[in-house]
Parts: sequence; C-alpha cells; structure tokens
Amino acid sequence: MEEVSAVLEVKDLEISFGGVKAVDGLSFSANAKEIIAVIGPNGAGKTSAFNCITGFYKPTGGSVKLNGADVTGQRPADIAHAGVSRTFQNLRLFHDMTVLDNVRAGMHLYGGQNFFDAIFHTPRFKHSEAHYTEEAHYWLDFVGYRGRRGVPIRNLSYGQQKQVEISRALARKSDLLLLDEPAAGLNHSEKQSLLELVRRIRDLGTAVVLIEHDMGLVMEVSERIVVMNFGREIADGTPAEVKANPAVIEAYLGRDDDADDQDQEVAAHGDA
Ligand SMILES: Nc1ncnc2c1ncn2[C@@H]1O[C@H](COP(=O)(O)OP(=O)(O)OP(=O)(O)O)[C@@H](O)[C@H]1O
Repeated sequence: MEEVSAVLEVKDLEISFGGVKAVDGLSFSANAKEIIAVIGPNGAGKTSAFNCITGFYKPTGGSVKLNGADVTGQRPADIAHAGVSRTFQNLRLFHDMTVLDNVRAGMHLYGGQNFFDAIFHTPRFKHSEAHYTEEAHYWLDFVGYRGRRGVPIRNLSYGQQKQVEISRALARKSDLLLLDEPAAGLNHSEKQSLLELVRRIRDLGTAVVLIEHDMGLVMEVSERIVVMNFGREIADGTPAEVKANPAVIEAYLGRDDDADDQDQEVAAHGDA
C-alpha cells in the first residue's frame, strides 16, 4: 500500500540567532484532521519554529515538507501558496480596513484576476469580488463572529479581532493552519468557543498546529503535544503521556520565571 505523506513534516529543524540556537533539532509531523499543540516555557523556541515553517525565518538546518514536497527556506508567499495559513501572537490585521475587507484580503492571493481586470472592473473582476464577499461572510459565520462587518477592525474587541484573524486564515482553505497563542487574552467563554472551533476546523480535514500556554485548553483539544525547552524537543506524545513525563514537569517547574509566577500566585491566594 502506498504511504500517505503527512501534511507537515518537520525534521531536525534548526535556527540560530548569533550564537543562540532558538530551535535546536525539532522534529514532528502533523496529519490531515489532526490537532497538535507545541508547548514550552517562554523563549523555548515555539514561535521561531512557526516562523521557520512559514518562511518568515530561513532555517539554519533541517527540513520542512508540505504534503511530501520540500519547502525549506522558501518565501512566506510561496509557502502560503503551498497550503499553509497562520495567525500571529500579535494580530496582523489592517486596522483601518473593514472586517469584511480584512477577510477578503486573505483570498485575493488566490484570485484569478489580473491587473487589467482590476482596473477596468471586468465581468470576471465583478464576479470574483461577489464570490469573495460571499466566502468572507461564510468564514465569519463559521468562526461564530457576531459583530458588524462593515466597520473598521479597530472598533472591535480583542476577542472579535482574533475571530477575524482566524476567518481570514480559514478563507484561504489551507491544508495546514498554524495558530500562535489563539487563547491568549480571551475570557473563559471565548476559550470554550475557541476549543469547539479548533475541533470544527480539524473536522474540515485541516491539520491544525497550535502554540498555546493555556494548559487546560491544550490538554483538552490536542491529540498530540510536542514539548520544547531551550530550543530542544523534550517530548512528543498524547496529553496523558506528556503530563506524566518527568522532563516536562521539570521544564515547567524548574525555571526561575515560572517559580516567580508561582510565588505571585501563592501571594495572591495569601491576600484572599
Ligand atoms: N529575530 C530574532 N532575533 C534574535 N533572537 C531571536 C529572534 N527571534 C527569537 N529569538 C530568540 O529565540 C529564542 C526563542 O524565542 P521564541 O519567541 O521562538 O520563543 P517562544 O517559545 O515562542 O516564546 P513565548 O512563549 O514567550 O512566545 C529566544 O531566546 C528569543 O529571544
């Protein structure tokens, strides 16, 4: 039987900044209809790994394959065309543009229009514009966005902006969706909606890889978890396996910054 290649295959990935290896030998894969979380303490190299996968950084070692094709070191636009969408830790929306136009902006990358069509508003241009609008509404509905759609992004709450960013990524119908800290800044009910949304995205057939610090969400939504610490991969397994892994426990509890957080938490409880 012919072996089906993973949607994403990362092998021995490395990136150095000066002498610092931000990612130092990361290997994992993601299949269609799979939710993978990449976790690790602050500065572990998670976002750097995403940046290497999406072409924002050129890896200094290792490889990235998409549906079996080597895309290592290619430009972000080429990797996007190869079937990758992402969201960013600090959202990258056009703040003065409307909600609808932000989502449509993601789709124009794939339109069949040319310069002539756009200048002269040819039937092809009008037809595709109507199609983009329809699609944009569809994906805003899909993520559960209930706000107004003709208003500029800057009028939206943070949670709504995050929904728009995910809509824009989905509108490109990619095989792989990378979400960088999707739950950060969301309240409890928004996190519950996000959890359910990530599952529905997975059910579309998409491979979903997310970086997330909210452990409750990670443990509930992920089928597999990759754990990084100081650029290295220290574990890859099911939530239950990862939770019981001594190296993971050590990475989370054995660091000064986390110890500070715990002290603060203890202090907060002490005040109560
Ligand atoms: N463009 C860059 N130039 C220099 N150093 C960088 C660059 N990007 C990341 N780094 C360094 O690489 C290391 C890993 O950072 P990265 O942002 O990938 O970690 P992270 O796991 O995503 O952290 P966080 O959870 O805080 O977002 C850090 O030491 C960081 O300072």
